[in-house]
Amino acid sequence: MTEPALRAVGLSKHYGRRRALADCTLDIPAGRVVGLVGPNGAGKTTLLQLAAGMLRPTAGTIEVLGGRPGSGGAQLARVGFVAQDAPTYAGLSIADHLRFGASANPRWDQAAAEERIAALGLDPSHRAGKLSGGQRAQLALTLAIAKRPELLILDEPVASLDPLARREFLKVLMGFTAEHGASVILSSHLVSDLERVCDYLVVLVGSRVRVAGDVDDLVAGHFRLTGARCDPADLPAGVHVIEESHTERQSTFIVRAGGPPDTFAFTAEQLTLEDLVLAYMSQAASARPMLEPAR
Ligand SMILES: Nc1ncnc2c1ncn2[C@@H]1O[C@H](COP(=O)(O)OP(=O)(O)OP(=O)(O)O)[C@@H](O)[C@H]1O
Repeated sequence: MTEPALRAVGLSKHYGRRRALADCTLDIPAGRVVGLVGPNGAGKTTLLQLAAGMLRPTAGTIEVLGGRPGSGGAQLARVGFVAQDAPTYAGLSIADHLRFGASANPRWDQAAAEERIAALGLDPSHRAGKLSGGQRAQLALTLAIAKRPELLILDEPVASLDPLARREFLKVLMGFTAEHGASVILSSHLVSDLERVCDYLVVLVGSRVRVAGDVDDLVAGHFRLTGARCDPADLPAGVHVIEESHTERQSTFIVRAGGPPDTFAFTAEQLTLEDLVLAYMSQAASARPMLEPAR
């Protein structure tokens, strides 16, 4: 049986008295492109750094590809991580970075790395400290992909890329997963990008996982119900309200349900992924009780 890409049970992380992640339970299957989304300060970087073995949990457990994050060379070789600020060595050239990557990684793909640097129009003799922020991000992403990891963890990888570079990079990422059967977990605020490349989504708000699951299942299981003004208690059984809004005469509910709610009192529409994410974010803002993560 394939190990999950990431399994967390009751995972929490505190920085001193500040809670960054609370009681997070997740089971992310391998071979997927997973989008991690949530507002600023939600805990995304904390979760990704725990998965990369750069932080230790305060409570609970986390496993990545069946192993403890950061536990030895073999585990580290299986996981590629690009931090939010795309760290590189300012004094070293691009070619030096590639040489270093080759010496440190058993499955290093030098040809793919050189090809990508050329495709980006970067001069290998150029020092990393002289690159723009976006070029530095491209270098860090190239190094992570050339490592040929089984799981690639990317913290806001496209934030500093221009729209064309972003599209090109997401294409490279999809090619990488299709070709090597690798898993990818990436965080982003750009839900439209995630919608294009991700087949699994985790929404993290206020340190907690609000919802997680297959993108297709999530989209198929959420609806916007519109009808005459009423109370959530008037909705059919089996419907969980995520968000509600009311005018004098009309009520609109974003709900989670097993299928289109069986009622003549409302019109039901399916949501886009972006609507769904925004609904969970506003649910958290209004402190509605949390749903169990979808399986
Ligand atoms: N080193 C640290 N020391 C203290 N608090 C921290 C530290 N790193 C993060 N935090 C706090 O933990 C919480 C979660 O931060 P985190 O960086 O994981 O969020 P995020 O979802 O990645 O945010 P963003 O989208 O802004 O990057 C925030 O309240 C943040 O202030």
